[in-house]
Formats: sequence, structure tokens, C-alpha cells
Amino acid sequence: MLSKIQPIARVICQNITGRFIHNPSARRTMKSGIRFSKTAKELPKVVASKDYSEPNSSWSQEMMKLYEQYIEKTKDGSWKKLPSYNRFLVLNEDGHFIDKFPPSKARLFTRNTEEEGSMFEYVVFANKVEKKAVGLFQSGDLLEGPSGFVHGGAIATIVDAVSGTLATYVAGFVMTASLNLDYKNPIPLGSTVIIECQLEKKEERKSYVNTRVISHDCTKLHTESTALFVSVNQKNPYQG
Ligand SMILES: CCCCCCCC(=O)SCCNC(=O)CCNC(=O)[C@H](O)C(C)(C)COP(=O)(O)OP(=O)(O)OC[C@H]1O[C@@H](n2cnc3c(N)ncnc32)[C@H](O)[C@@H]1OP(=O)(O)O
Repeated sequence: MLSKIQPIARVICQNITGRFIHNPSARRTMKSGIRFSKTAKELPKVVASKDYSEPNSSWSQEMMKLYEQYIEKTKDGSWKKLPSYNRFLVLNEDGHFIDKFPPSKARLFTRNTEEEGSMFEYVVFANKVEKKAVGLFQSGDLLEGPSGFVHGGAIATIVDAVSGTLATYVAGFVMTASLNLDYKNPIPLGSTVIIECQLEKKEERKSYVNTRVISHDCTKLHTESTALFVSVNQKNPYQG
């Protein structure tokens, strides 16, 4: 099983570390909308067509204000905004990036619609030295659980996505082995919340991440979580 996962691991890490950089000479566009560099010499310069964590017109004032605060923090290099695409690419044995997962309709669960603002609007910032990540999350109408509030499964999904992003950022490709949530206060549908993740400890392949979901004004605790992520590829060439 591990050998099948390893190529995926290399790609996910490139996503998380933001190594997919713009390549003006990229020429081919695949169905997935991801452009490929033409020659091996140009690799690994690949660019996905859209970073879904860029602001769009659905973002609320609260979301934009927090976004700008964290963008400010990236200016001294301590924090980094991580890009977010709707699929992962695989680096094949010839050193070329390919979209290896037919059918092409497959999409990352949290990035599976083009309708802005309807589901998961989020952006993740990470601080490698402090082993922290912050997700800014605005919930869309299609994530309703109890009337007027976000579905618990959607909260679990976004917590898994943000805490898993931190684990991947510090440890390479991981799988969620366990995710425990305490729902303290419901999240009003459409509101913006802050998802604060801290790597608690790392023991060989195991990364433990603690998470708090708080309101955008930091006055209310919505959810607490602990998670264990297990690395499935320890020889990751892209980790510095
Ligand atoms: C963009 C990035 C964001 C990503 C966020 C989203 C991620 C996901 O949604 S992943 C999908 C959901 N997760 C899954 O489907 C995972 C299914 N489970 C598995 O594949 C495997 O059980 C897996 C990979 C977790 C571990 O299997 P394997 O590699 O064989 O390791 P294994 O030897 O069993 O365990 C390694 C260590 O972790 C521990 N461990 C594994 N599972 C658990 C668990 N549930 N609870 C506690 N400890 C555990 C083991 O005890 C062991 O510890 P030690 O090294 O001290 O003996």
C-alpha cells in the first residue's frame, strides 16, 4: 500500500509547500485545467489553474479583515499563505506531472464547486517555526445542519483539512488516523471563524495536532479537536 501512496505524497507536499510556481513557458493545458511544463528540464515548474484560497466576491468583511491581517504577517516571512487547488498531481517515473486520477470529475472534497461562497471558503496560513496553522473559514449555505447553523460533519471536514494541512506542512504526506471533536457552541451559517492549529508533538511517524475553532472576534469557542496524523512516506524529497 505504501508504494502506491508515495507518488501522491510527493505531490501533496509540493502543494502544501507552495512549490507549484508560475511557469510562463508552460504550454499544455489538460482537461483538469492544470498546465504542464513541456520538458523535463523545466520541471518541477507546474501551475494549477486556480488557487481557491484567494479572496473572492463572496468573502465577508470579517473574512477579508482577517485575511489582510494574516497577509501582513507573511511579509516578514514568518507566516506563509498556502495555496489550495482542487486536485493533486502526481510526479511519474519520467519526472513529469500527470493527472493520474480518472475520472476527471474527481475533486478535492473541500474544493468541489465553482460556485463561490456556497460551501467551504477558506484559506490556510502556516508558521513552520512555531508549528502552527491558522485557517480562516467562511461557511456557505450548502453546509447547513440544524437550521441556521453549520453541519457537524462540515465542521469536522474543515478541521481535518486545516489540521491535516499543518501536519503535512511539518511532516510530509500524512493520513488522518484519528480525529476527535468537542462541539462547544454552534457556528452560525455564513459566519467567519478562525481555526487555530498547533502541532502538540511529533513522535516518529505520528503527528498530534490540537485545534480550536473560535469566532472571528475571538469571543466564542465553537469547537475543540485533537487529531493524530500518521506519515505514510518518510523519505520526502521536498521537505527542507
Ligand atoms: C491537504 C492535506 C489535508 C489532508 C486532510 C484530510 C486527510 C484525510 O482525510 S485522510 C482520509 C481519512 N483517513 C484514512 O482513510 C486513514 C485510514 N487508515 C490508514 O490508512 C492506516 O490505518 C494509517 C495510514 C493511518 C496507519 O497505518 P500504517 O501506516 O500501517 O501504520 P500503523 O503501523 O498501523 O500505525 C503507525 C503508528 O500510529 C498508531 N496509530 C495508527 N492509527 C491509530 C489510531 N487510530 N489511534 C491511535 N494510534 C494510531 C499506531 O499505534 C502506530 O504507533 P507506533 O508507531 O507507536 O506503534
